[in-house]
Amino acid sequence: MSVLELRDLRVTYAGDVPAVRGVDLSVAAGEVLGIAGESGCGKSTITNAVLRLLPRSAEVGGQVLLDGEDVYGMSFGRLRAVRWAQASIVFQGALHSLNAVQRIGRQIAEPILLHSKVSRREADKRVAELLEQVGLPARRARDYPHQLSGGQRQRVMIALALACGPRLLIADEPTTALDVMVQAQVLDLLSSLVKDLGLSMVLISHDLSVLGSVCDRVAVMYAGRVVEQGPATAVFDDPRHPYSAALAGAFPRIGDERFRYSPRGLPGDPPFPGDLPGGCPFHPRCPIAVDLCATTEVTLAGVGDGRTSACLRATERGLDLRGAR
Ligand SMILES: Nc1ncnc2c1ncn2[C@@H]1O[C@H](COP(=O)(O)OP(=O)(O)OP(=O)(O)O)[C@@H](O)[C@H]1O
Repeated sequence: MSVLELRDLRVTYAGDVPAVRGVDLSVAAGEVLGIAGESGCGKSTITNAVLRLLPRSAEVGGQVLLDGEDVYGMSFGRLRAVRWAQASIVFQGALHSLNAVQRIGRQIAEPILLHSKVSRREADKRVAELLEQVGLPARRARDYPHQLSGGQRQRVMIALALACGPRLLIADEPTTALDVMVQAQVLDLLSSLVKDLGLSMVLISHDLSVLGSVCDRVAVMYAGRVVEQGPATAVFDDPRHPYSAALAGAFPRIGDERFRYSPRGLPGDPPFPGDLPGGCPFHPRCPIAVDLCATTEVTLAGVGDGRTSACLRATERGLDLRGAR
């Protein structure tokens, strides 16, 4: 059974902003799934939908199953138990997520005291273990968030997410706003924790190369839908959708000859979900679009090797999508 399964997940804000438009995804035990896409494609909406953290203006359709249990069919009591203890989120921007006037040890102890019948002393012991697990000395428990660097604060966020021993971590852009060296350290930490603790993880990033190095599988999203899914390295090295190709090309890798001289961004902006173009929503920005793309709505279809793509041209023989980069 999957640790997390999204079945035809749909989220519409304010009645007419379809931010997520029918997403099917699953995460197996011990698996790391990456979700990639530009700002506005619906990544954070999915994160929040999993633990029912969306604002009231959001209408949710389809199903979210955690260990087979329907999150939207749960009582609030059950939901409270599931959050933290079964699945938890590492949010982006630790500075805003942590309480500035509370010592970090106290902040990490809070969910532990709330979710398990332990004494304050036992909770403090667990806090010390957690801090060490994320590479911080236990004495930092006495610090306030402003006494830590950005990378250290993000480590605290990870410790917080691990506090109640979840099986699934959802890390939403966990390295945004960190410098490149620290980003790599935080990603290494997440990868080793996932391995050592036998967790599953959903890692969300706009940077496909980050996902390629950490994830088992990747789903690339555009305008609220998955447009390509498959093994992470395959999607990055040999994309089967021109959007994945463009996204891979937008983040040059050091030492990669193809990008050394002219790393190209993607021209134009993603469409607003309330005003999507007809046919394939990527066609106005697509370097290989043909007339049919403006009128044909394409759904995900198998393109071999356990991969799916929502591109009319994905299976054309001899079409090298790396040229789309
Ligand atoms: N509360 C809301 N009310 C109305 N529209 C919203 C709301 N939250 C998000 N949206 C819209 O839904 C779309 C998807 O947003 P979402 O934050 O999920 O994207 P994202 O891929 O996570 O982007 P980012 O990386 O910038 O957070 C965007 O067009 C956004 O403007």
